[in-house]
Amino acid sequence: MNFYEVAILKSPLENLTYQSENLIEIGTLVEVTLANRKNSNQAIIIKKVEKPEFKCSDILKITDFCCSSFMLEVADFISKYYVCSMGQSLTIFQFFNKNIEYENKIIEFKKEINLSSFQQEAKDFLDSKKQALLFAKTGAGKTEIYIKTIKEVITNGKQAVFLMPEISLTPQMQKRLEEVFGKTIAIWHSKVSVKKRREILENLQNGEIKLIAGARSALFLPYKDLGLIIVDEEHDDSYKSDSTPRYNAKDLAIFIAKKFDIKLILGSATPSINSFHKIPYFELDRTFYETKKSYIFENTSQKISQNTLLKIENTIKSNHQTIVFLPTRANFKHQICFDCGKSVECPFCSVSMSLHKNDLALKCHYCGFTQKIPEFCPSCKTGIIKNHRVGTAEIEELLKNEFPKNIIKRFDTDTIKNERILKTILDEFNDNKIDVLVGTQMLSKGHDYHNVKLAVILGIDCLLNMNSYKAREKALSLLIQIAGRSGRNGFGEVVIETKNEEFFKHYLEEASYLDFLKDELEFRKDLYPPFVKLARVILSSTNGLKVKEELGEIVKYLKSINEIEVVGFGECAIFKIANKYRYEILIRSKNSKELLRSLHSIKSSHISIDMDTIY
Ligand SMILES: Nc1ncnc2c1ncn2[C@@H]1O[C@H](COP(=O)(O)OP(=O)(O)OP(=O)(O)O)[C@@H](O)[C@H]1O
Ligand SMILES: [Zn+2]
Repeated sequence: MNFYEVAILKSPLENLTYQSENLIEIGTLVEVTLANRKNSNQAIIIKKVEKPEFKCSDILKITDFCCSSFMLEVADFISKYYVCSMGQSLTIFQFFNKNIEYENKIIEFKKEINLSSFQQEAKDFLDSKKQALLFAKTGAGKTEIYIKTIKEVITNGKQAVFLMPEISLTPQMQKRLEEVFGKTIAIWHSKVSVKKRREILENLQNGEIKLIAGARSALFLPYKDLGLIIVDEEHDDSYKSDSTPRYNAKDLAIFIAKKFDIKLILGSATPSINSFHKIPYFELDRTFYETKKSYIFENTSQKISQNTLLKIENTIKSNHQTIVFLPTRANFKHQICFDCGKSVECPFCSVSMSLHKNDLALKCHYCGFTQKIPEFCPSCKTGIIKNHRVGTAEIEELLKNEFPKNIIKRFDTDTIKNERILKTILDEFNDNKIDVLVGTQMLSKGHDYHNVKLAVILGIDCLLNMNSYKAREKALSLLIQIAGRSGRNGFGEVVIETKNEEFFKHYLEEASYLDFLKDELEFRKDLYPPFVKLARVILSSTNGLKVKEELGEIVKYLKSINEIEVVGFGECAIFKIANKYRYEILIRSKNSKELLRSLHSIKSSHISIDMDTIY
């Protein structure tokens, strides 16, 4: 008899030991049943072990699927760093089918890429480094540089993966990639049908597909010989998973690239502070086409100012297109002063506080400090602090009333329900059949439409005033990304409705994003990432009293550990979800080993860990 330690997929359980008459290869996908359960579970063979003291159950079935040693190593890292079971981390992978043979086919490319001398200079830098950051202005032509690099990697017989943060980007990118790579490229994300996925997995394994472009899950496919990972718009928070394991695909890409000696390119016009801090960068500060951009600041208390409406009207008259941006429907409300646009800051953490559930108190979710909503704004002493939120639907309606003869459409997660709708609306926009597109974050990144001459940015103050140490980074980078959609070829205008003109104007016109990154690094020293590690422990249970008690115990335990600091704890911003009461503890440490050790030592079935939390 042989004995194996197996990881149960989708389960938080530690690895368990099972037996089998057969010799089974490490990494093989098998089926087992858990004690007292009827249905079988999928599991992965982790290692062969000695006969244990206790009695083992049989492995029921040995399948033709398996994971590679590469996958096992990455999964092991995920379970240690993001604090979850091996079964949970293996669940994010698509496994190899042992019956499919890989054949290295010669690929013919359909199109030549000619880089400008500036782009070539950037590429030379990327070529000289195994891992590098392409810090390239919007419209600089990152995509062409990526494509040229991918071609070389594929020519050398290897595969490449190209990660994008937003599936709304995929149709246009798919077109651009297919022009060069034909049928050897496939798109991978959650909205791709099951049937299509099966086909892609098969063709990836038999060598027909050389390039996968898609969302973060594309990192976990059965690559035979990965030679290049590209993470486009690397600053984007959607690379962080919001369910267990709460990995960040960008950080994992860095880990994988270093560990397995794979080429990595991170790209962004607004790189994250973290990547900027740790990866060598090249700044490409020139757009491919001649462009000129002007910024107009509007300080208004209306939903949209008269001047802005006039700008839109003029843009329509000149046969050009407008995009109007609003931040995603926030999941907590923002409190700002209606006169000066400032929010109420926590006296201890220099971040804005958010509204607490009973609507009367403001709370800092870093340290838990709570206060009544002040009657007058603490900054200007006269303004009133109010809830501020307008949605895309409201603005769409307002614009339809204002411009009844023109075509106004909405572009957010409510309207873009599937890939077909996504494609239709982007095609219409590309064919000039839409005059104004009103959207959320989905609209901000990567889209390349040359007829857009006006970008209108509303509600950016909500982001700037978010209860997060990343608020400034998020607001400024988003603004630059949206501004980057206007005037990609020729002249473009950007209207920013804000009460914080000084901040935005400084970094847009007088200084640069590079200056911002340097300033921000200074601000974060000793307090926030990348100088400390920040983790969130989330407790949730239907038994509210019990989980609150547990919270107290865990906080006490964590506070007793020397090298870590409990920054704050309390109810989550959204306290109750699906009948579960939720609490969180925020901890930080300069010593990541110690932080991880303490996180692993908390034993509770109610917790999930959010390492490197983005909140
Ligand atoms: N070498 C090139 N040859 C032909 N066209 C190019 C070249 N480089 C860039 N372009 C064109 O310039 C425009 C901008 O390029 P691209 O979309 O790659 O910019 P980007 O750097 O990805 O911008 P963003 O950060 O805004 O997404 C596109 O229309 C692209 O086709
Ligand atoms: Zn605080």
